[in-house]
Amino acid sequence: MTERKIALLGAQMGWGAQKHETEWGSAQLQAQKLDHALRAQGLNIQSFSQIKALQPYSANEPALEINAKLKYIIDFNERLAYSLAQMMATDVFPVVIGGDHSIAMGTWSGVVDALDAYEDFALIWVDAHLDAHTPDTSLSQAIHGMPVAHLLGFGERKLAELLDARPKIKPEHFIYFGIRSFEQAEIDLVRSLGIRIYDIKEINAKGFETLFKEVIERLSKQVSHFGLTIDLDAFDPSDAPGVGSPEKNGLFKKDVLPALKGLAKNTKLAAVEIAEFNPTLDEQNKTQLLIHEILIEIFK
Ligand SMILES: NC(=[NH2+])NCCC[C@H](N)C(=O)O
Ligand SMILES: [Mn+2]
Repeated sequence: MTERKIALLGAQMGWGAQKHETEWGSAQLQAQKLDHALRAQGLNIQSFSQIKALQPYSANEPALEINAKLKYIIDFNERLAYSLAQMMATDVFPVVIGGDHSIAMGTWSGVVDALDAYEDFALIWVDAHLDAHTPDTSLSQAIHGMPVAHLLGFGERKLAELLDARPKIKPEHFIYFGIRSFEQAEIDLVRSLGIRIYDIKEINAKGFETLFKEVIERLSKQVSHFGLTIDLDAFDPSDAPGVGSPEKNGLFKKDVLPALKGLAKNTKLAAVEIAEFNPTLDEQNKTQLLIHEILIEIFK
């Protein structure tokens, strides 16, 4: 068990997803006492707080225009980034639970800025999707399909320049796991930057745990801090049905959980994020249970 003091932060954002109910994911986890359950298993959970959107989602109201969503997402990510920076200054380990994956811009901007690790931070991105669109290339205009491009410094300036005008992560410090769905413009950007992708095919051939451990070992030599963000849709829908953009042939928790075991003992791990839980789509609480299991493995 790690000694780390953990702060859970619910990021109640759904405007970035096509199904906005991801906004309700972290509130559901708090209502079901995720913090108590983790504490009962020995984790040192200090707090469970929530950040809310300026305007909450309501199914009864008309759909928002992209510019209105953008406004709420920019505001949210600015506050999220500040919260992360503040948490890190008080020496707690942040675990951000979404919320759609647009929250990654605020989370990792806050972490990189707090550590002043601009050239020196690696991010492991576990996802079915590349999330590397900009507003100019996205067909769906869903902003949760865009956080990677913005963390690398592309796209809408207010999102790319959260807390600081510099790009937050260098392409050589960015690693994908689990990818199996993308559009041409995003793969073109990712390839042009030389970003390493461990897609589902390579993972199935070599094993998630082997590849993941190799990556952690390599990154630990290259940078002084790294982060882990898990989009739950990286998992096979049979393990994580409660997501808004499911993709077949995903990762299985029986392969991923062992690889995460004890990860928080690595002192270079700066924060963890778990995104895209949509409680209205969960079946038999499988996705909720998976979130619990992921955190237990990482911190035990
Ligand atoms: N975080 C996510 N679930 N992203 C899904 C993105 C799907 C698709 N590539 C899009 O941009 O619309
Ligand atoms: Mn994602």
